[in-house]
Amino acid sequence: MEKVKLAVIYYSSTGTNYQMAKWAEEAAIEAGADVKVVKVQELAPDVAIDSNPAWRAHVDSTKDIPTAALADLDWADAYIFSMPTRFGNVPSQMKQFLDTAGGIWAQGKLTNKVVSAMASAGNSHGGQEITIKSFYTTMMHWGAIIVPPGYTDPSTYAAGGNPYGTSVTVDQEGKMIEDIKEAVKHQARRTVTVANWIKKGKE
Ligand SMILES: Cc1cc2nc3c(=O)[nH]c(=O)nc-3n(C[C@H](O)[C@H](O)[C@H](O)COP(=O)(O)O)c2cc1C
Repeated sequence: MEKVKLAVIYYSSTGTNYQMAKWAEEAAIEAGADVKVVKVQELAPDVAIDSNPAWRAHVDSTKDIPTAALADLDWADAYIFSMPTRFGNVPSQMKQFLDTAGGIWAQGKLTNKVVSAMASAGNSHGGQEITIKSFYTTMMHWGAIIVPPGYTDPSTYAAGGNPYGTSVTVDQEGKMIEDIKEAVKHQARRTVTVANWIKKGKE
């Protein structure tokens, strides 16, 4: 059977979700997937980016990461999305990308994709869970097969116990507070495993 194709699609201003995307990539490759990591288009004006040196530094250091395109959604069997919360919700950059997908959605090209999502926030109860759940609403409209981590592995507990998707709290210095690396990797492996089952079942 052909390898599962996984697109890891993220938005990050200051690097947290980029790191989560890279851990997911590492685990998915180990699990045998063909993986692409892509970032959604930055929409904020330079004046906003320049107001935060960490944001500017991250934008500059990731300029060579390809920008997510609709072709990536079509190409992949499975997606892992990673995003920071914005006022308790999906960031506009990610939402804008989703909202460009109406055409391929109407053609049925987004049906039965295997999807899992991750998030970060600045406060321990700042909106991680609701951001992931809001994100999953769009995935239900796409007819996706949502694969949450649940409590399928002990790493979820060390990561703060979010069963909807791995999430993390970031302190004032931008450092991750919970130990989430293993939870991200478990979530990625689980996504690839379920995508393999679906792919085999379709053959
Ligand atoms: C406009 C804006 C809104 C934010 N809203 C929230 C929020 O509602 N709750 C929260 O805990 N953190 C909030 N944050 C903090 C971000 O979620 C945090 O900086 C982010 O998760 C770090 O991820 P990144 O390094 O990938 O950008 C907000 C940050 C910005 C810039």
